[in-house]
Amino acid sequence: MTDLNSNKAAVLGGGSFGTAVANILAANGFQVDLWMRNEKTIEDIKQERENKQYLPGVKLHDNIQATGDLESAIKDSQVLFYAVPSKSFRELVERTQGLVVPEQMLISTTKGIEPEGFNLMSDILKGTFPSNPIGVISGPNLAKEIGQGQPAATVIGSKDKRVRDFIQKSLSCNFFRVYANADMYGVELGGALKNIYAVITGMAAALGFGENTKATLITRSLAEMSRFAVSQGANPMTFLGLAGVGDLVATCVSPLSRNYRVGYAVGKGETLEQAVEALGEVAEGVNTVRYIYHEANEQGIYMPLASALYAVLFEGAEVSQLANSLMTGEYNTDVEFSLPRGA
Ligand SMILES: NC(=O)C1=CN([C@@H]2O[C@H](COP(=O)(O)OP(=O)(O)OC[C@H]3O[C@@H](n4cnc5c(N)ncnc54)[C@H](O)[C@@H]3O)[C@@H](O)[C@H]2O)C=CC1
Ligand SMILES: O=C(CO)COP(=O)(O)O
Repeated sequence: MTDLNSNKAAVLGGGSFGTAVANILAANGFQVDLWMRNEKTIEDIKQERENKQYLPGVKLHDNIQATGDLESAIKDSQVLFYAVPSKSFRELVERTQGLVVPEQMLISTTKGIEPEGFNLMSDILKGTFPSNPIGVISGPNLAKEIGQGQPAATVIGSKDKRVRDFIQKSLSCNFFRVYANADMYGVELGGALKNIYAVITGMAAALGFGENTKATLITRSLAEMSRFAVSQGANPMTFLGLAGVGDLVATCVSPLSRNYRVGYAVGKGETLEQAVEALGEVAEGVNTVRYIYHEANEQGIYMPLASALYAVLFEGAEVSQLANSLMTGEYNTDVEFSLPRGA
């Protein structure tokens, strides 16, 4: 028998963000099963009460149990957070099939896209669990800062008010605030797309550009990502919020961002392979730009920055060409939702 009144929650994925989310839930009174596949990390967490590999220096709350038992982690949990990189997301969702019951809330924390079929993570959840309440969280949420208890906020994107209310209650605390949005797709696309532009701003920093350049890049990035998202059915207003501007700014200015770091390293002359290898964690933007580039070309969506990044990462173009793409594109309007392009 399943008992969903038990104040139990599961976080599936023991990386930096999953661990940070688990710590908040635990401090808010949930018994949290933090599921991960690596037995050694599980043992280390049990003994040291710290995820030394992914979130070093952050003491884990006593209410967290690290486990490799997926079935027991899911059983009786009111809510499941799927917190693995996008390339592993479907595999994990499929492993949870047969263990999840229809009342359990399923939340993605993942900021990426699945190439085949161009699915977002919520599409994968919906396709696999059509009866479950589903949501995504996204926002300026650098895991290390959250682990340290620095004030920050996120967005719960869900069409289901029960999910929005539940997550606002469960994840809010004195340093973390949760805002609600019903435009789940927009919230999710904001999180996935901004990674592309964090790679670009990392490159711009490596090239030594100043604040005017960075501000121009970030603002035109917002124009480009919202143009793409709106073409997919998202609400442009979502991009004014934390999952749009908020996350874009945090990721594009912070050396804590893995995407920014990859861009910086390539800007300093490393190959993409060297930069990714040295990182040792996921930088979703590297794959996201690949998928977006092809999708935008197919659909005829104008994305000069993403196209320039694609050329640098995969076609051998010089990093300096990024500046060209910013300066030599077609004449455009500033805010196209106020004055349409070409008007
Ligand atoms: N780290 C951050 O600051 C934030 C990350 N995110 C997003 O959360 C997602 C996860 O990122 P992080 O936790 O940062 O990643 P990470 O690189 O820190 O860790 C990834 C974790 O997933 C596990 N994993 C990978 N494939 C797996 C599989 N097939 N089965 C089980 N576990 C698997 C790894 O063992 C590792 O524990 C990404 O999409 C990222 O964009 C979202 C907000 C903030
Ligand atoms: O999404 C993030 C912050 O909101 C984390 O960014 P990175 O994946 O680039 O580290």
